[in-house]
This record gives sequence, structure tokens and C-alpha cells, in this order.
Amino acid sequence: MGLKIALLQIDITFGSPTENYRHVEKLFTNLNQVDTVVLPELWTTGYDLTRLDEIADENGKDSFAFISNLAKKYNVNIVAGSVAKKLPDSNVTNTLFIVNRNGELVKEYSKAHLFRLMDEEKHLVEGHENGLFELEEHFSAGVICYDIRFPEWIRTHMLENTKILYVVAEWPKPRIDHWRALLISRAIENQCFVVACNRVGSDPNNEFGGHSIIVGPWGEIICEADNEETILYGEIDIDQVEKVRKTIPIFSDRRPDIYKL
Ligand SMILES: NC(=O)CCC(=O)C(=O)O
Repeated sequence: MGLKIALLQIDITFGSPTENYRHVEKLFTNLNQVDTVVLPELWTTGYDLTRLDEIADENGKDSFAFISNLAKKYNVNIVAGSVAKKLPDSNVTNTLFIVNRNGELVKEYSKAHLFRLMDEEKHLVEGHENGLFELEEHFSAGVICYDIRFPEWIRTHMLENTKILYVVAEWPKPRIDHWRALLISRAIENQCFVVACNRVGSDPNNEFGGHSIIVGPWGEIICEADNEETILYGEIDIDQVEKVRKTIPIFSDRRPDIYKL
């Protein structure tokens, strides 16, 4: 049986967690029954990085409680985009929570590669751990936006028999061709499903490009949104991964003896 997924390709109100919680809560009331829901990057605050002192979530407490309640109420796993998480030392990370149907935390991943073009390195600190987790018995990984430009980081995750790569993003419209090409490439070169949720709308500095997408392990597009706010639904058959990996066995054909990584 397939895994049913919903990607919430939303607009985000700049710097207003209260408004963004309200919006997401409302969208859940209209959701078809799925196994997993995915949210975009920094969905509670947007890129209002200069006000993180005020609006970042202390230890991720409020955002985790909100997501955990939704997961239990709607009996769904949530790849909860990312939020600005304020650490005890007042540093802030860009952190993705994975929550299961029981509302339990499965994994927390903080963005490893900070994106200078959007000033992340001035306001955030990077994560140091991988994004590996298991959900519905599938080996999976989660990364955040700019991370997809680092194939070596994605490969590090894929060497663990990972079959689904979740990507949460606020990817601007002017580079939406890069977004699509990178996601399709990561799917083909790792022979995995890529489930990627971007936002739409704009903030004072950027217009965002949407095009949330699910790509299969052969590089085929399973579903793709345009640039409007929408809930994108797709279903994946995890057995496809093994079929593709048997057809062209890149993992056993690798030559790490001659690579740097
Ligand atoms: N939020 C991000 O990490 C954006 C990454 C991006 O736009 C890129 O081109 O890379």
C-alpha cells in the first residue's frame, strides 16, 4: 500500500507566529486523510530574522506542542517544516521537527548549511547532526532548503539505505529552475523519493516560487504544484526504490576507493 502525503504549500505572514498557527490549523480542518503532512521552512516566522529575539520559539516548545496536538487530533505524521528555535544560550537554529501520529518527537534536525544570500549566517547558528529518521517503518531523511545544493550531504544520508528525502524550503522564485533541477537530480542520483515543500507569497525581500513537488526514484514527477497557495497531494509506492536500485545498482557500483567522499 502507498504512503499518502500532503504538502502544505502556504503563504507565510512575515514575523507573526500567531497568524501562521491560525492559518495552518485552519488548513488541517480541510485536509484529506493522509499518512504524512509536510510544512515549509520557517513557517511560523518567515525570514523575519532581525526580530528573532522577540519571535523565535524558546526551545521550540510552542511550535512542538502545536504540531504534536495536530498530529494526535488528525492521526497523521507531520514533517513540521522548520521553525526558528531559540536555544538556552540565546542562539537560534533553523530546526525541523518530525512528529508521529501519537504526537511524539521522532527527530529534530537543524539546517546544516546557512544561506548567506538571505543573511542566515548573521542571525542563525548551523546544526551539526544528520537528518536521518524512521517513519511508518521507512528509512527517511529531512533537510532544509539550501542543504540540497550539497550532494555530498544528501549522499551521507542516502548511504544508510534511506528511501525518502523530505525537503522543506523557502525558495525564491528567481531560482525556481535550480530548485526543480536540484530536486530531480537528488532523486535520480540517489534513487530515492524526494518530497519537497516550498512556500508561496512574498516578504519585504523575496518573492517565493512554490512548485512543491514529489519526485520518484527514476526521476519521474509524481505531482507538482504551481505558484499558488495549495495543498498538494501525492502517493508513493516505496517498493519502487528497490526496483530502481536493482535495475541500476549505483550503491554497489560506487568507487569510494577513488573518491574524496
Ligand atoms: N532558504 C534557503 O535556504 C534558500 C536557498 C536558495 O534560495 C538557493 O538558491 O539555494
